[in-house]
Amino acid sequence: MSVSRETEERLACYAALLRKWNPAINLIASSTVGQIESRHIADARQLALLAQSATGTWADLGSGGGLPGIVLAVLRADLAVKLIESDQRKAAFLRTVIRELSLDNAQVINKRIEAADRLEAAQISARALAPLGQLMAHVDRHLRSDGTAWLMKGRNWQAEVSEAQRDWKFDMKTHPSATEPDAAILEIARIRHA
Ligand SMILES: C[S@@+](CC[C@H](N)C(=O)[O-])C[C@H]1O[C@@H](n2cnc3c(N)ncnc32)[C@H](O)[C@@H]1O
Repeated sequence: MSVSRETEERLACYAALLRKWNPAINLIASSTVGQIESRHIADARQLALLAQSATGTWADLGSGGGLPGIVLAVLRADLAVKLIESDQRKAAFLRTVIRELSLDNAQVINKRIEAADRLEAAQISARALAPLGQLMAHVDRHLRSDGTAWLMKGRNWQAEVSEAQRDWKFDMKTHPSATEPDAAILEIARIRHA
């Protein structure tokens, strides 16, 4: 995805804020601070590329330091991005990023996913939040019936899918991760109880 110089500058500003705040509130594993651009931001950029047809509201569940939600909001000014994050200090960080980057299309919801008002989002993302079986209940609460969930999973994703299929039915396409061998992005729709 080719982006403007202004967009690259905003992503660089976001990376700088992650570096500045990480020692105090542990937004990303300290061992990966040297890989903010090559791993964390790149991970979110590949999602934006896959989800090019996204429109309307995008909810990022358990957004933490804003991955992938903040990057999506920077790359896609046309989307309304809702960042659900229960931790107050991380929510304060996200508000700071939104202010510093003038991200008019992003909003923080400082609540637990299971307590937040239903969002009826057209798209949902989640990265490093919970096993797929648990994620399904979160997604089911906030996704529109015709919406798509983009779930970023590690190398154990196949076992998670098998476990989730005991309780849930869903349509799924898988996309190999460009940043981590054996990891995958699961594109999931038509979620219903098994
Ligand atoms: C491991 S972090 C991942 C953060 C980010 N998505 C990333 O990839 O870097 C999980 C985040 O989800 C938040 N979280 C966990 N359970 C939650 C819940 N039920 N409701 C809202 N936030 C939750 C935690 O506070 C934490 O910031």
